[in-house]
Amino acid sequence: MTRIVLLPGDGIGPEVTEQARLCLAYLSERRELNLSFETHDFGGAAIDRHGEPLPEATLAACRAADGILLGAVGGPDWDDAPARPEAGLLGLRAALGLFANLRPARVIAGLEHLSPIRGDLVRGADILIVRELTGGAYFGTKTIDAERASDEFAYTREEIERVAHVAFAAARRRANRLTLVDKANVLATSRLWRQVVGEIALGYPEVAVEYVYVDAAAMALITNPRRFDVILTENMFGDILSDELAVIPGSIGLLASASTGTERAALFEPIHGSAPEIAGMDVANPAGAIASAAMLLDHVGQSEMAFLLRGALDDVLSSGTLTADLGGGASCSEFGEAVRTRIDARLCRVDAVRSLVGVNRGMTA
Ligand SMILES: NC(=O)C1=CN([C@@H]2O[C@H](COP(=O)(O)OP(=O)(O)OC[C@H]3O[C@@H](n4cnc5c(N)ncnc54)[C@H](O)[C@@H]3O)[C@@H](O)[C@H]2O)C=CC1
Ligand SMILES: CC(C)CC(=O)C(=O)O
Ligand SMILES: [Mg+2]
Repeated sequence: MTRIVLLPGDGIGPEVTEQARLCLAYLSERRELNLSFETHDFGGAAIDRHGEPLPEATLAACRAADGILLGAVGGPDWDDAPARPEAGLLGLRAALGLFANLRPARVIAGLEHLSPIRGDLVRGADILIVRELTGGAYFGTKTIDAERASDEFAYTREEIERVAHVAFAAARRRANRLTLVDKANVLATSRLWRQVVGEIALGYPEVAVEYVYVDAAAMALITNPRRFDVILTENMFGDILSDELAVIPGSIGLLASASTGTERAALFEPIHGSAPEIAGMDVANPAGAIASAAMLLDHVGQSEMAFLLRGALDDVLSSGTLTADLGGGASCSEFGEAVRTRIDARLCRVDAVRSLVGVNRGMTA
């Protein structure tokens, strides 16, 4: 039994997570994957029910899970809560030691027009941001009074080393190019990042490394996206750049992520937030959540099913079934249903090929 914990959270989180769950459940049923699902309160929904965004029972379930599928947290309902929903998300990432956050984006051939950027610029773009997820300004000591506020922005060598190895290993599986994005002309932390990454690069001689300041990288990402393969960067820069990354394929609703780290549990979530202004309307794009479910399948050793799910997702997008963020008229649930129809078609094709191969084997035996 593969134990999957669902944390739908707030806003559009429950809607997109449900479509991803239905895809996983459909695959599980058709191919006897033996996936089990349990849902837990998290974020604003957990504040409402338990008075805190990350209840102990939720954390315990996550620790015991093979994979966690999260929607999104936050929204105006909790702006004045003593502990914001977002604190639960950071708390979960820290508690599970999820220091590496992988955010891929790829432009599907023939779908360049979905990007607001010129088609000739985005054609063939395929980028992975590896974002450090448990350090930097989001986790540093904070102070605030009426006159002054501060957020400590610190990194240790060990924090940089472990995520750098993840990024170099990913580059090795991809196009062997890694860009460290930093602000080493003004930040001490960035200078340490450059030093440590330069040392680690010696162990990956096949990977070409370049260093780009974050301001220049923000421009190059949308003016020359093919320049990049793997982007390695610290927490806040990675957060900001990955929303920008979503513009390349066309919408933040498309992007998935996987967070892994020191413990067994790994977390999968679309990169977007809770989009409260469209919550409950069945119009959100569930593609990022479904693609996150595919990353979860990879994590639990179901790579063939992950490949099939990604293929089904690409089929639906290529067929012109699009949600409103991409200029289409499909609802969130219609899009999810279309993905399941394509899963079915792909499974039938696999079965047909297998039985043909079986027949041919029988004939030659
Ligand atoms: N991982 C998480 O749980 C995250 C939570 N948040 C929280 O979410 C709330 C809203 O934050 P925003 O800054 O507005 O970011 P957001 O990502 O929720 O929304 C930004 C824009 O993208 C659109 N959008 C986002 N996801 C979409 C989808 N799947 N389909 C179609 N359109 C989509 C929204 O409608 C909005 O126009 C805040 O409380 C924020 O703290 C923000 C980012 C990540
Ligand atoms: C609470 C935020 C750090 C969440 C976010 O924007 C993200 O992880 O992308
Ligand atoms: Mg973000």
